Amino acid sequence: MWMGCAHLLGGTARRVGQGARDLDPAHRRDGIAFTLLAVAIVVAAREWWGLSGSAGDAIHDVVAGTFGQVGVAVPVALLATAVRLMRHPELAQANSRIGIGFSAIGLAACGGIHLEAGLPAPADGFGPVQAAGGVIGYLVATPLESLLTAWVAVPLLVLLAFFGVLVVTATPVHQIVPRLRAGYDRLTGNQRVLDAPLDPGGAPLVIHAGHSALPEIEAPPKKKPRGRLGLRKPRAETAPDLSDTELLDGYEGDEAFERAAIVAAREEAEREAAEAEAAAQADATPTSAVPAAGAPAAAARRPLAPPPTAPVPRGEQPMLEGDVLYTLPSEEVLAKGAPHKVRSAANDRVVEALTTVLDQFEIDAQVTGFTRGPTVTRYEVELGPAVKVERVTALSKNIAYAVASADVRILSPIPGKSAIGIEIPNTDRETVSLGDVLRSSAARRSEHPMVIGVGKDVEGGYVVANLAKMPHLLVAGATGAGKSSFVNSMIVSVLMRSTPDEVRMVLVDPKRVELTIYEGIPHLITPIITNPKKAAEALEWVVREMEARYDDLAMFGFKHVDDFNTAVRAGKVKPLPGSERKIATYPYLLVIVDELADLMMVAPRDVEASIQRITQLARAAGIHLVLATQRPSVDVVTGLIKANVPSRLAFATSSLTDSRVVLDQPGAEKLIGQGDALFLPMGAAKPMRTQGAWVSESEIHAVVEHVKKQLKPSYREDVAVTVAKKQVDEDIGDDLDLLLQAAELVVTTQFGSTSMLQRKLRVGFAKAGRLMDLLESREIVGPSEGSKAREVLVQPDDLPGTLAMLRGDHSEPAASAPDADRYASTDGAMPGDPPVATDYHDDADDEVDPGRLGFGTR
Ligand SMILES: Nc1ncnc2c1ncn2[C@@H]1O[C@H](COP(=O)(O)OP(=O)(O)OP(=O)(O)O)[C@@H](O)[C@H]1O
Repeated sequence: MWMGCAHLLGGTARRVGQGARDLDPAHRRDGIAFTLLAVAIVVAAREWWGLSGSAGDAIHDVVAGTFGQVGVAVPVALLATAVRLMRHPELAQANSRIGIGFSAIGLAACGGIHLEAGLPAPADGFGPVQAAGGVIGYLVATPLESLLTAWVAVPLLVLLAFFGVLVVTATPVHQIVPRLRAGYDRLTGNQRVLDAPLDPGGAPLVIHAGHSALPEIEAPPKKKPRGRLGLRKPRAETAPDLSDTELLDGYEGDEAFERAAIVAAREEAEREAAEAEAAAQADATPTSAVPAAGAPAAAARRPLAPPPTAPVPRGEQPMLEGDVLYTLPSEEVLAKGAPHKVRSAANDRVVEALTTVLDQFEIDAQVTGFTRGPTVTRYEVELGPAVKVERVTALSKNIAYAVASADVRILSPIPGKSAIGIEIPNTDRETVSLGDVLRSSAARRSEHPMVIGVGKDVEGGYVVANLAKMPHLLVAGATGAGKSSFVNSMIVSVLMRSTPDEVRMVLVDPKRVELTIYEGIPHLITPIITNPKKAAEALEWVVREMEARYDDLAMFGFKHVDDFNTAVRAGKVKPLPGSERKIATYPYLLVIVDELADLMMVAPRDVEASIQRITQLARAAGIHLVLATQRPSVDVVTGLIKANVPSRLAFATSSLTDSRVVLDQPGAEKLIGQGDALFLPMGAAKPMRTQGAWVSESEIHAVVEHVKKQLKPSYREDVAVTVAKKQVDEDIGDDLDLLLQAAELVVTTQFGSTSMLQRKLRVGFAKAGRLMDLLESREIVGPSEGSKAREVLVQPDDLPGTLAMLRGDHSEPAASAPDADRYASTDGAMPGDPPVATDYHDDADDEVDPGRLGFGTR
């Protein structure tokens, strides 16, 4: 009977335990908080009010026996911990920091009281110990006193308590005075210390916020005119900071070392900033810029551009005026993932299965090791002498059978190794948390605001990418493969690392569901665009913005916005004589199209033309495109788009053909979905298998809330404005698309032949003749010269203007081609510029242009 009862009890307990494990983590945390609350009530009842039920003595023995007189404070500590857990469950690291701080204070208090009470020992009876510092007090104070005497023990305990206070308040020693001063200022209302939270992970940034019709991003001037709202810039040292203790908190080993390096680098930067400020004050040049307080060794803090002096004549430099302290979201907002496993029982089983297959087929090869990624593990097989690689690769179906998985991918060889790689999905796959990727050393190594967390590779290493270096990215994959999750990770990465004065975004979301969560973030330059027609227009706006930036850069003699921004921050860019213009830095512009197919359906030619124009030139202007699509077919991802978007990220595709469209090679059709991807950044020879980072909806909410509550977006009104109505001439009618292709063909090849049009455009003789007549009537080609090709009257440089004219686009034609050429061909900073695509290439070129220089092609 006893055994039966025990089984029943054990079974029930296990089921409850299992149920608790399945509980939502939020409920589990609340459960802990309520338990603490209950214990607080029980302890307070006995220790404060002497209400002793039958358990009263036992409770007193435990509490007072452990903490002595300090036991009176135990209910308060329990209550505070419970409240904190309920209010800030996500700040696990800060919570443990506070716990450590209070422990130090508690140890010091118990020790001090015990010392003061004459060090009663438990051997002399438990009563005096309970009335002093309890067992803890005894354990702390007695050895200290006997080894060092009370004269030394007391200062040591005071020091320990003081350290505890600093840890609890996340105050590094060098911040004590500034923090006290800030507190005093706040109490006396001396200064507007802005409502940015003293978030442990958040780092401060000073931004001038305000509402100018032509917004522009600004840096804190060191000799600044008063802000428009008459608010003062908070003094550098009063700004709450990502404290160094926070930075080092909870990290060990390499990570702690790296973080310590960040702290050291930050101190260095702060010193430099102070010196620069002193020097600048000496020469009192109002326009030269000084980085904001403690400018940024740490990724979180950013220098801003120089002071406003006059209204802005151009619209493309968003400015946030007035004094606002902008903090980046705390790193702790993004949860920690489960620790990475390097080996599991599932891996061992696969090794066994692979060895058995090799043995059964009598192949002299060994499984020599494996590297486990979050989704797949790559098993390495080394061949014996004179064994053909094909013998193993031919076994892919048997291997798939043996490991019971259809998604086996074989790499021969693994790049850089004399071994065959067999990638097999893990039956116990892990989720990669975006927080972990962004906290990794790979992400911290760069402060670039466009660095995003991509995920983890097959070896478990973190993968990050700089969108500015892509410079444009195509993301494709079948529905449910993880594309939208990637887009979320990308946007959240940008929000975590950059301020609205560093990166602005245009979000195009024709599906209307994926990106609505970001509506209203200050990084947006226009409300989220959901109408495909409007989206096509927005792309045209991006083209105009790019051209305006180009003109501006050219006017000031810079080839890249980065150079321009650096010069602006250094105060080296002065308005031209007579100009009232305020010079400010240009933010990067990130244009994300969540479903390219929807845009290509409404205005294929226009969208393609805009994308082509943007992708060819936008890199130097700091404009970067991310195009995502569920349908990577050739009518959506056209040759022209592909040729100009050099970086690719393929999630699982439904067919090999789709994989070829995205990556120019097979592989994506073998991916297993849910964020499993092949990443082919520009210049890489082979795609890298990556498990995409995951960010949960509640994390996105937290980040979005954090950025939204600090600043309102200041939208550029001209983005939404419909561009001048186009009027296609009547005689062109429905043939506009063909005519544009014909014009492009004839002008790029400089060969005015009707039969070529017939051939290349696959149209009949009559249609080709009509197109040629239309070209003649627009003075693109000369009159017919019998059997000879017609003379072409437009030079390739003038093609964009000519196409715009045919389209009836009466807005300014594209930046003059010579300008464009100058940037495309002479900018040393753009060595990897993608080839300018021409789908049409005629043999006639060979005669005109015999010299060729071929770079790597795919
Ligand atoms: N990186 C990831 N880690 C873990 N799970 C993921 C990841 N990416 C996607 N998933 C899982 O796959 C599901 C579908 O992902 P997602 O919505 O991103 O697909 P999608 O390709 O955007 O699909 P659609 O095109 O229909 O929007 C998610 O709900 C999630 O459960």
